[in-house]
Amino acid sequence: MSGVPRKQNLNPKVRVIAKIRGSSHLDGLSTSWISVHNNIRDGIFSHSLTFSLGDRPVATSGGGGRKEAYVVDYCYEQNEKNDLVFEREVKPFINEVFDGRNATIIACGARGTGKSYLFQGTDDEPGLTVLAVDEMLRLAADNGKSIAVSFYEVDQDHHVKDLLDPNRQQVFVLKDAHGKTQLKGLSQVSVTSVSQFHNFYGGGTNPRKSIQKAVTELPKRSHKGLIVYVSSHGGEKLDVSVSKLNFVDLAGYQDARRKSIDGHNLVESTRNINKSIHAIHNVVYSLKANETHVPYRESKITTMLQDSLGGAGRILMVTCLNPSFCQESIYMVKLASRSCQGSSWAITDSTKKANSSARPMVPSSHNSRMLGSVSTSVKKQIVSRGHISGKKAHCSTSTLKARKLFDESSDLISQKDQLTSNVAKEASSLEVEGVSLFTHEDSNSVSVDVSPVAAISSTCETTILDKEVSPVAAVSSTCETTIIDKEVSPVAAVSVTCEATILDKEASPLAISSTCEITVLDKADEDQNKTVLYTGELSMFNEGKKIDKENNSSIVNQGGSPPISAQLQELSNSLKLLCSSTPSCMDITLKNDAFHNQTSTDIGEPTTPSSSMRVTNREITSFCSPWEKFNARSTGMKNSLVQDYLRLLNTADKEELRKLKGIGEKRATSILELREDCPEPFKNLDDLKDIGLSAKQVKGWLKKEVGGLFD
Ligand SMILES: Nc1ncnc2c1ncn2[C@@H]1O[C@H](COP(=O)(O)OP(=O)(O)OP(=O)(O)O)[C@@H](O)[C@H]1O
Repeated sequence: MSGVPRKQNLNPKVRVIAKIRGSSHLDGLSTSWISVHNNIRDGIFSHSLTFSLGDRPVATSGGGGRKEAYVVDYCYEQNEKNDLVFEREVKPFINEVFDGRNATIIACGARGTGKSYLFQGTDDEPGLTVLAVDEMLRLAADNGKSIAVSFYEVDQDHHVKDLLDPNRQQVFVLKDAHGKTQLKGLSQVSVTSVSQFHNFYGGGTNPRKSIQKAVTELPKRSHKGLIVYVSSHGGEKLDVSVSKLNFVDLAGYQDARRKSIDGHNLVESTRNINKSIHAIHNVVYSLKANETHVPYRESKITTMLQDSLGGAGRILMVTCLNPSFCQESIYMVKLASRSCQGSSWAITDSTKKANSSARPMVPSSHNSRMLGSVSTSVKKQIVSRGHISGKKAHCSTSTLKARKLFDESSDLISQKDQLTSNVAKEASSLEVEGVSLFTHEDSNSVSVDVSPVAAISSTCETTILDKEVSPVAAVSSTCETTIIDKEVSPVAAVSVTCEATILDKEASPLAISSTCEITVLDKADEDQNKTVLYTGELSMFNEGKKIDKENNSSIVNQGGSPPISAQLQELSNSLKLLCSSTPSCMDITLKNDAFHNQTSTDIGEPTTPSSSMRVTNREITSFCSPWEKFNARSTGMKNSLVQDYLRLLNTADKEELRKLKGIGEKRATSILELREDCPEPFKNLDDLKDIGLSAKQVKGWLKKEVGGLFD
C-alpha cells in the first residue's frame, strides 16, 4: 500500500481512515474478508472497502444483496504497523499542535478490533500514544515547551472519571464565561520522559498489561481519553495549555440486542455507548461537510471535546476493523464512510435505491420478531480482478436455474398450493436458484468480452415470507449483476438489476411485478457522462385478462466501444426475452383488499415493495372495468403512502417526526432510539407497536389524509 499515490481529500480538517487489525496468535487462520481498492475521484485518492465471505459478497445494504464499496480516506491493512500509521497520520498533527492548534485522534470500531492496541501497543510495537509522547517530548525539549497529560474515561452513564486519580474522582464538564470547556476535577500531570508516561498511562513498562489490568477494574463499557498538553509555561500545574492532542479510544460498538456472555441482554448497557459513538460520527460528519450546526451536545464526550474538534482543530478518525467476519465492523465502516464522504456511496450504483446508504446492516431482529415468517436468501458472486481479455467466464449451472425462477414465475404461482402447504420446503428448493442476465438463452455460460474487466459480480437473492405459514405472503427475488471496469474507458460500470415480487396473502389477490434495469456508466468523458439505460418493467394485477408490460430503452451512448455495445445488445436481448417469457395471461382474481394484504406482509428486503406498487397507465388501461382501474390505482396509492410513511419514520429527524399525527416528543425520542439499535426499524405497519401505535390507528390517519381511498 505504500507505493500508492497519496493526494488526499481537500478538506484537511477531518480525515477518516480505517485500520484492519493485525493478527494475533489467538486468531488462528483468520483470512481477511475485507478487500481494499484504490480510488481516484476528482483527482483525490481514497480507498474503498468491500466485504465478502469466501466467494460470497456480504450484503451490506440490507436489500438486494448488493455488494457495496465504502469509501474512506485511507485503509491500513493487517500487516501495516502502528509506526507506519504514526508516521503518516499522527506526526503531521503533532507539528500542528506545536503550532498552537488542537488535534484529536479517535479510534472506533467493534469490540476487539485493536483500538487499544493501536493506541497503546506493546513493548515490541509501541502504540500511537507512546510514539506521539516520545515525539512531543523531543519537540518540547527543542522548543522550550513542556508536556503534561490527563487520562479520563466516560462511562455508559455519561460519568467522567479521572483515571490518574486513585479514587477515580468524578470530572465535571463545564463551560467558562468565554464558552470554553473546562474539565473540573481532571488532573494534569507533567511528563518528562516516555517511561514516566508509561507509569501514568500504563502503570508499568508494558502498557498493555497495565491497561488490561485497569480495564478489569473499570466498568466494562467506557470511552477512554488521553489529553497531551503542550505548554510554554512548564511546571507541575499547567493552568494554561497552549494546545492539546487528544486520543480518544471509544468503547467497542456492539449490537445492542446481543446477549452478553452471562446471558443478560446488553440493550441497557450498550445503548448509551452506541449513542455516543453515533454522536461522535455525527459531529465528524458535520465538520467534514462544513455544516453550520455541529451537534456537539449530543453526547458527553463530544461536549468535552468541543474545543478541540471545532475551530482550527484537526481530526483523525480511525475505524478499526476485525480481520475476520464481524457484522458490527461493517456497520462501523458505513458510519465512517458516511462521515468521510457525506454519505456512503457504492460502486454498484445501489445509491439509486432510497436510503440504501443509511440502511442498516445489522440483521433485522424485526424479521425474527415476526413469528411464522420464513426468509431465505442466497447470494452468489463471481469476482475476477485484472484483465480477462477475450476470455469467457463460465457461470455455474445455478445461474441458469436462477433464470428459471424469473421465467417460471407462473409456475411458482401454479405451485402456490404446495408453497402454502410447506413454505419452508419450497424456500430451500428456491434458494439454489440464482439469476444472471448474462446467461445466453441456449447455454449457461457468461460471456465477458469487455477488456479489461476489473470485477464482475452477480448477486441473487430469493426470499419467501409467510407470516402465518400459509398462505404465501410474499415471494421476492432480486438479482443484480455488475461489471466494473476501472481501467479502460469508456465504460466504467455496467449494472443490471432485476426484481421480481409475488405477493399472495390469501391465494388471491395476486400481484406480480418485475423490473429490469441496465445501466452503463461511462466515465471516459469527464464533461458528459454517457449513459446507456435499458429498463424493462412488468406488472400484473389481473383477473384472467391481458397483462401489460412496459419496456423502455433509452440509449444515449455516444462512443461506446464495440465490445460493450455488443454486450449491451446481448443484455438487452436477454432482458427482452426475460420479460417476454413471463406469461402474458393469468387467471387470477384481483381482490379489493390488496391494501391489507400488502401492509400486513413482512417483506424483509426493502427493495421489493416499491416494485409491487408500480401501476402504470398502460397497465391500468388494460383492465376491463372502471372499478378495476380505480382499484388498481388506489391500491398502488395506498401502498405507496404506507411505504412513504414508514420511510419517514425510518429517516426523519425529530422535528419532522413530531409533525406526524400521534407522534410527540416521547415517541419521537423512542423512534430515534430504535433507529440507533437498528437504523431501519419500521418495515411494516406491525412494527409500529414498538412505539405503542397500531397499524389500524395509522391506517386511520392515513385514510384521513387521502379521503375515502381506504374504504
Ligand atoms: N496489530 C495487532 N497485532 C496483533 N494482535 C493484535 C493487534 N491488534 C490487536 N491485537 C490483539 O487483539 C485483541 C483485541 O485488541 P484490543 O484490545 O486492542 O481491541 P479493542 O478494539 O480495544 O477491544 P475493546 O473494544 O473490547 O476494548 C488483543 O488481544 C490484542 O492483543
